[in-house]
Amino acid sequence: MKNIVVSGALGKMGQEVVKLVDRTDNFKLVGAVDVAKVGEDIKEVLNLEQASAEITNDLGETLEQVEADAVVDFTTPQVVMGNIKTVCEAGVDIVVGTTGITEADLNKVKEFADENNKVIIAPNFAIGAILMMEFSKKAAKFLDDVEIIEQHHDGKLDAPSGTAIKTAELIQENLTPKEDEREEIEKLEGARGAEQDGINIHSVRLPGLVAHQEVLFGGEGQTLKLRHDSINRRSFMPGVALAINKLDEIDGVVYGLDNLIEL
Ligand SMILES: NC(=O)c1ccc[n+]([C@@H]2O[C@H](COP(=O)([O-])OP(=O)(O)OC[C@H]3O[C@@H](n4cnc5c(N)ncnc54)[C@H](O)[C@@H]3O)[C@@H](O)[C@H]2O)c1
Ligand SMILES: O=C(O)C1=N[C@H](C(=O)O)CCC1
Repeated sequence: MKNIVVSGALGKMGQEVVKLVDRTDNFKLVGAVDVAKVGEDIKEVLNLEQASAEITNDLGETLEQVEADAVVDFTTPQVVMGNIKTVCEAGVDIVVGTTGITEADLNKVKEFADENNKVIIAPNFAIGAILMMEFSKKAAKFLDDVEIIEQHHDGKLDAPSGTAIKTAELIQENLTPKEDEREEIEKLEGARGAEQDGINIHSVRLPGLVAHQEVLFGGEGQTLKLRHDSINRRSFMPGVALAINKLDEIDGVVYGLDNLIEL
């Protein structure tokens, strides 16, 4: 049995994780942390089958009061680093889905996580998205021109998405760098998007969207489009469950679900 605390329990993702824990036999909810509805029972708030826990607003204090094996964090880019530190100091494992974690942040986590801490950080838990990233990495061996277009709901705080950044990092491993001698004129700043590892990323935010990404390769007389769509947030739950179950098998900090499955 894994005793789990959900951090950001009332958010769009947090609610799905609480429901996942509620319906999974070897998971037990022992804490629900958020900044709203403090003192209320998450069972009543989310109309759960079995799981019950008082909503609290201090992750550190909660970990002192309950016997937790793992924390699952889906909060905000502003608070996630503090949460990872708190959880590591409490000697509890953590699965992090919150995005906005930079390479510098990742290095900081590796510094403060000691040999007993187990940390899984994944910018995307949808298995289809992991495959889209892996296929993109493969395609980059053969096609050197590529741009990323990511589309998310209008509530998303960070841009570009964590998935787009991770995709660019993976593609870059196989890409043959090209000299671009053109002097491009950007008449409107940002028209060509942001750049990560020399790859342009375009971010779209609209109501009606959930999480979508296209990786567009171009070659002489041809294009290749690799697209993934999450049309609801349940799409992420098998990946979250997999990560929680894999905590026992890893050492230290793992970045990306691709490192937990055989591709
Ligand atoms: N890795 C993935 O597969 C994946 C999938 C979807 C979303 N995300 C990321 O997860 C994060 C959350 O997304 P969301 O759509 O659920 O956002 P959301 O805004 O719906 O939820 C965030 C929740 O965190 C709570 N919160 C804020 N500060 C807090 C604190 N100090 N302690 C505890 N809770 C706090 C908020 O009250 C809110 O309920 C974002 O960074 C998003 O990019 C990742
Ligand atoms: O809803 C979000 O926010 C999502 N963020 C992830 C990202 O930044 O890559 C991907 C899944 C949805």
